[in-house]
Amino acid sequence: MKIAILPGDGIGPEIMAQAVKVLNVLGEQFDMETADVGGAGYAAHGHPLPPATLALAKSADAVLFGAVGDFKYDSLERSLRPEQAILGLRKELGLFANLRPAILYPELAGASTLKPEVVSGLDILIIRELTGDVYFGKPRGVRECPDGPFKGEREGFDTMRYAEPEIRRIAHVAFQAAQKRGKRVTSVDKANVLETFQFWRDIVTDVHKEYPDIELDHMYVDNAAMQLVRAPKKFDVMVTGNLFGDILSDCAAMLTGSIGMLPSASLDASNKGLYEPSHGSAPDIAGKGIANPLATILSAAMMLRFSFGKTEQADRIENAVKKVLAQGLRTGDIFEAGTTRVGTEEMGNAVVKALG
Ligand SMILES: NC(=O)C1=CN([C@@H]2O[C@H](COP(=O)(O)OP(=O)(O)OC[C@H]3O[C@@H](n4cnc5c(N)ncnc54)[C@H](O)[C@@H]3O)[C@@H](O)[C@H]2O)C=CC1
Ligand SMILES: CC(C)CC(=O)C(=O)O
Ligand SMILES: [Mg+2]
Repeated sequence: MKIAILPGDGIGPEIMAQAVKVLNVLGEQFDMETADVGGAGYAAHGHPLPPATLALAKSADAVLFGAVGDFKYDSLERSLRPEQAILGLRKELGLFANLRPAILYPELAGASTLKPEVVSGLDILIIRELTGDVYFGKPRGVRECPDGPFKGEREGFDTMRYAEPEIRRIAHVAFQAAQKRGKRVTSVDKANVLETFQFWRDIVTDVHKEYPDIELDHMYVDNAAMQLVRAPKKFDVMVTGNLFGDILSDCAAMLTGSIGMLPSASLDASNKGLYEPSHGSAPDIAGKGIANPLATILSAAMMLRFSFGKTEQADRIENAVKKVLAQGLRTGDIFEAGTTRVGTEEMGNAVVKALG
């Protein structure tokens, strides 16, 4: 079980240290190797995704990723910016299916931005297509505006596109995930405006014919954002494109109390995966020792479940997280009156202790 450990930037190394600590006490034989990525990769090797880091990620059975992003590199040309590392890894490893479970732990009902009765028992799965859409479409850039009222002025442009096989495979992932859960899929699109997403809707509808046991509905993304904060428990599995999924999953994170609670798995066709918290490098709190490490620790649990089939160990970690929350331990992002505020390291140590 070779794991590439890529801590990255900002709070990345702080939260990763806690997840590694948890993995180290499980009693399993993990072969963990650490490498620079993102701003750390650029600083040490002149590239956000150094060749040695990419080679390690490819040779490993799974990748555990922290976060990348550092504002001091914002003026670099796009290909050298830290964020290119995670986009590059997703593309190079073929990680097209991003699973982001938004689960509310009962102890955090008060930390959710919604009323307890609206979120209690929340358990939804957002499936975000991860290697297509406007994040990867070409052409893109800045050019002279070819027509319209701003003809001749500069314009920025990107290309939104999805190939049929890309939609088919993510639709299959969603329907198969729903078969193991509540048997409902909501496909989120903007078919009323965008050609790409009318096509998306047509293809998802076609794939659905193979899954008569699953209920499918379609929803425009603006309404989906509203329904997520109005009545989130109406959703079971939500499947959508890269851009909409990025935004909706951050939104769903707050239903669970904090973005620091949302883990993720990014999988290829054979369930080889990269596991990372859904949040970024949080430069505003980096170095302060206050970041919530639970999304990363829960991502490690997803890794054990999906990449290594270690269901019992994954359950052990998830139960340990439940236990520390029941003990009242909270990092600042989920703190409320009557609970005990702890730092990143204390939270990691508490999870280790709670493993039993
Ligand atoms: N997969 C990745 O590596 C991602 C990288 N980014 C990058 O991260 C950098 C910062 O981006 P932002 O838009 O600020 O998003 P962010 O997710 O890093 O932070 C948003 C807010 O949430 C808080 N937060 C995030 N994670 C937290 C945690 N574990 N515990 C407590 N609070 C937490 C931050 O303090 C901040 O106030 C940028 O360079 C961005 O491009 C953003 C998202 C994902
Ligand atoms: C660099 C970004 C595309 C990362 C992000 O926001 C995400 O994966 O949620
Ligand atoms: Mg995001």
